[in-house]
Amino acid sequence: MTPRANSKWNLPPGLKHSLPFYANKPWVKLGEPILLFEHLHRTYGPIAHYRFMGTPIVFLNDPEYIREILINQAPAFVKERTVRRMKVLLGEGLITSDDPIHLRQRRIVAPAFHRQRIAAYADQIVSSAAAHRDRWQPNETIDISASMMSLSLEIIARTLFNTEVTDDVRRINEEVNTIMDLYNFLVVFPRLESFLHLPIPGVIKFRRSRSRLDAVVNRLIREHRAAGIDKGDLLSMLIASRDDQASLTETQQGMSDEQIRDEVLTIFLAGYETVANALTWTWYLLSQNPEVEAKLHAEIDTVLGAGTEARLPTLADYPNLRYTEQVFAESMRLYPPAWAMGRMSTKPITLGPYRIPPGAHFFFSQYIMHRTAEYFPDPLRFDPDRHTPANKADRPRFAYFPFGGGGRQCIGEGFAWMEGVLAIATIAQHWRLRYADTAPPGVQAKITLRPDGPLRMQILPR
Ligand code: HEM
Repeated sequence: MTPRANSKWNLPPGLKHSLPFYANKPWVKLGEPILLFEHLHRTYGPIAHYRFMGTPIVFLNDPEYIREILINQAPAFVKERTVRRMKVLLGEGLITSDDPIHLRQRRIVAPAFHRQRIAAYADQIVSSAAAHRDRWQPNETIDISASMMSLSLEIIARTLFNTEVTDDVRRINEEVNTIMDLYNFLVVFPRLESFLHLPIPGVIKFRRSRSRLDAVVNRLIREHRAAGIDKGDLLSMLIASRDDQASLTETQQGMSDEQIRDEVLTIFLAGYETVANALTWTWYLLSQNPEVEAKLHAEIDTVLGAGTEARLPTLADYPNLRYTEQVFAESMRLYPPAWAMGRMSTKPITLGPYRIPPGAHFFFSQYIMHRTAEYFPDPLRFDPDRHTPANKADRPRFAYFPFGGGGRQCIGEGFAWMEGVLAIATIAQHWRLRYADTAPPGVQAKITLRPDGPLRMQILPR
């Protein structure tokens, strides 16, 4: 459906013409959507709109409007088009599916992410982080972004499949990366599914990559099923999980292999690069803020002991690493790995005085909200004390939302906090990292917010 403006609708202020009309403006650049969102926010305030190919697109930077979309009026929305098109890779997994499929899947998958279950992964996180840090040499310069990717790949391999980074995991990683690189090309097809059999070079590459990926993941699922035991990993949990709210007439309510495949790939994609980027930006920000770094070291030394007395963190230390958690939170404020989210309306939507038609797209950006001075005074200052319980209570819920919110809130949030805090503590216990270049790193807003090239840091002993 292509909604048209008429008297029934009252769209927020915004661009008079369709977006391509502004193609030569400095705030319209292919691959740099943050520039456009910043322009809309600066020019029109907390709610603005523009049109692209006839579709109204609303950009919001107001915590109450975001609450309307993610919670109060959530049933009137589905995921926006570019996420829906990821179904070609992720099928009906948690990120891409809509209700009622999503609701059922969420119920089935949730136990795998319960607090007690993920607590079991603490030791694996620490031992992976310790192995990484122990490979570093004093004074060497490394690309911290590559190193954090390797660390979180190892952690997801161990927690999802109970395996080291084997050739299988490397293959999954390579094929997912190939497909994500093709993604910008693939999303331009309006009905992508009907093009997938055509002999177009990018599409052929996609098809080959996807079938190699499926072969590895399906084999891992078969092997896990055949073993018939709970290996303690997420995949075992997904295989064993049942929908306890299903009626007895429905089939035995576990997931089919296809559904498990979709969830495995979804968790792999959602849970690895996000954490790696959050950690990468944390090291950069610490290197720029020595007084925060000193406070972090003081907490780590108090909790884990210093010098020859120092020991590795365990799950029991996690609740005592409060400042470390605030550092991680503040890093995700300035560099939120999920930098924007979107929804599409399936019904007419009322937001304040505005009335917006079905089929409109709605975007909001953690990157922009988290840098809004109204909620974060002196927004570019790196200040972990913004995340003390008292300071958090002073802000609206959706002024800070690195993990989204409502029924689609990140299911891996608890996992991500634990991974971030324990990895920071393990590494900062030994090393101080110094930024090795002078120009600040550029930012690339892809699916996650990454540095736009290698981020070189020098490793100094503490
Ligand atoms: C710092 C790390 C992470 C960040 C910033 C992050 C962010 C997010 C956000 C913003 C969403 C909501 C998207 C939306 O509503 O459109 C989401 C959903 C999701 N995340 Fe995360 N995530 C992180 C780590 C993880 C981890 C470690 C896992 C799993 C191991 C994970 C699995 C998922 C899944 C499965 C969903 C879809 C949930 C649903 O719709 O029911 N994420 N994440």
